[in-house]
Order: sequence, then structure tokens, then C-alpha cells
Amino acid sequence: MTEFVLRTTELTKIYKHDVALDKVTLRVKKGTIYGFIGQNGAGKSTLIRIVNGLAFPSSGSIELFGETADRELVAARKRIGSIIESPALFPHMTARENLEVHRIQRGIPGKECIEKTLELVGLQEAGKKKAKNFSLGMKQRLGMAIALLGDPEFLILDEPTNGLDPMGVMEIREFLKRLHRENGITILISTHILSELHLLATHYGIIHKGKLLEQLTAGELNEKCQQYLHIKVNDASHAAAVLDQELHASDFEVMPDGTIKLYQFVHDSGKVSTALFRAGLIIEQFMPMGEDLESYFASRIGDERYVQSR
Ligand SMILES: Nc1ncnc2c1ncn2[C@@H]1O[C@H](COP(=O)(O)OP(=O)(O)OP(=O)(O)O)[C@@H](O)[C@H]1O
Repeated sequence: MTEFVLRTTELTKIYKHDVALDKVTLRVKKGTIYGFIGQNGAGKSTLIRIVNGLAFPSSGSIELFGETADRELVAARKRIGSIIESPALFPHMTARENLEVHRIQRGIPGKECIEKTLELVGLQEAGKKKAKNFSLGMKQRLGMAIALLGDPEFLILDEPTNGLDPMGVMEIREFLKRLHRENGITILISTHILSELHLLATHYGIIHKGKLLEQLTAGELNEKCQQYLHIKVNDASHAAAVLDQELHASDFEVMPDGTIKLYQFVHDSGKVSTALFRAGLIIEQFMPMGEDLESYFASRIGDERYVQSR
């Protein structure tokens, strides 16, 4: 069985005036949550549309569940559930009725899947309420329910938290985590807001102006965004001795300019300042530093506005 749910090779899409995708080679491993990050117009929706068979590439290829031939791709797409832009809902129908229409349209046998899916997204109590009267969060959950009908192995969500308030964003995040944990589903989620993916994605792909700039795991990203205490004192070697002997710190660096980067005690910095002070050192600078995910993303795509305010 193939290790990858989705692979694209040098995928390119050229519109009349725009190169929407420029030789994108992307890998989504089975069982991962892939955060697909890029600003508006970066090319995320174009890639998702091609994967779903809603647009055709100008060149390059895609592989879904190990299949590359056109005929096999049609069958492979049945194993995908997607929400692209706003979910297609019938406003005058209840959640249950909406699901029933989609079930019939997609030829999914057996009505049992409707209750199961409503329960999965927490809409079993929505009762007679019509979709037009749903909150945005409920609409998004109903959209997810539609995507989840037929037990897809791969869920693709294009900006699923668009317009949601922080509570709604958190709700969706918790729901997706549970779905991933309990059902082992592979998820690709596109967004231009990196913080929404924090604590959710296991892998990241950064796309900018149609080019895939980087793919990395959550662990690699965290390492790049490592937090540390920036310390400047009147005597760096004395301070290093204090860190070593008093605090038994093992992870710090004395920089050529005499400042110290201490990668431990970031959330317990009082201990450090007290030890330095007691040793008679004069503390000139003392602050937590490091990139957060948002500024790392900004620095990768060269967005000066974010980089300078870091
Ligand atoms: N049907 C189309 N015809 C012409 N140009 C298009 C078409 N669809 C997308 N584009 C262009 O391709 C580029 C990538 O657009 P795309 O919608 O894929 O970006 P995105 O990352 O999904 O952004 P957003 O978050 O705004 O949807 C943009 O420059 C866009 O204007």
C-alpha cells in the first residue's frame, strides 16, 4: 500500500495572465494533517481544484492513492471528501435533509450514514432548524458533514475557518483533531492564517506566488521557531558559569557579541534573573525571544511588513 495519499510532480497551471502554480511538487503522507499555507492568490485553491478534478493542469502530474491514470484518478477521487470555498448548502432544508440530498446525488447506499455523520459533527440536535438559520460555525460543520459522507480517507478543506470567530476556529480545530485521532483520516487544510494550524498540523507546505517554497514537519517548524531568553550582562563568562553551576543549564550559547541565548527556563525566567542578580552581575538586557509561526511564515515569503515588526 502506498505511503502517500497525494503526490504532485512539477504541477503547473497557467491562466491567461497568471502562473497560478509553478512546478509544484508536493507530498501528503497517509495519516498526516497537512497545513497548506499561502497568502490570498498564492495558488492553494487552484491546486485543490486540480486534485478534485475541477480544473486541469497545464503540465505536471498528480498521483492519488498511488494512481496516476485518468480513469483510476476518477475512482480515487471518490475516496476524498472536500469543502472548496463555501460549502454547498440548501438553505431551506434541515441538516438531515441537506445530507440526504447529497447522499442520493453521490449514490452513497444506506441512510444510516446520515445519523452517524450528524453525530460526528455534533449536529444531531439541530432538529427542524433550517440551514439558513444556522450560525456560521454550524454551517461549516454541516459542510464538513457533507464532505464526510461516505467515509472518505482523505479530507480536503479550503479555508474552513474563513469568517469564523476565535471560538468557532477552536471548535473546528478540536473537531479535526478528534477526527484525525479516532478515524485516522488524512487531512489537507489550506489557510492564509498560520496560527489556525498551530497545534493541529503535523506537516506544513508553504506556497507563495504559485511556488512551493518549503515542506516541513511540525517538529522541524517548532525547532526553527525555538524560543529562548536573550541575556546581556556586564560579564558573559561569569554569567555562563552561573547558568552552568547554579542552574545546571545545558542548552545555551554565548554569542560573539557577548549576549547569551538560553534555550531553557523560557517560562521560568525569574529563576535565571534571580541567580544572575545574586551573583552580582549587572543585567542590561533580559527578554524572551524567538520567531512565532506567523513571523517565520512571513520571513519565508519575504513579507517585510511582518519581518520588521517582529
Ligand atoms: N479561473 C481563473 N482564471 C484566471 N485566473 C485565475 C483563475 N483562478 C485563479 N486564478 C489566478 O491564479 C492565482 C492563484 O489563485 P488561487 O485562487 O489558487 O489562490 P489561493 O491561494 O487559493 O487564494 P485565495 O485564498 O484568495 O483563494 C491568482 O493570481 C488568481 O487570480
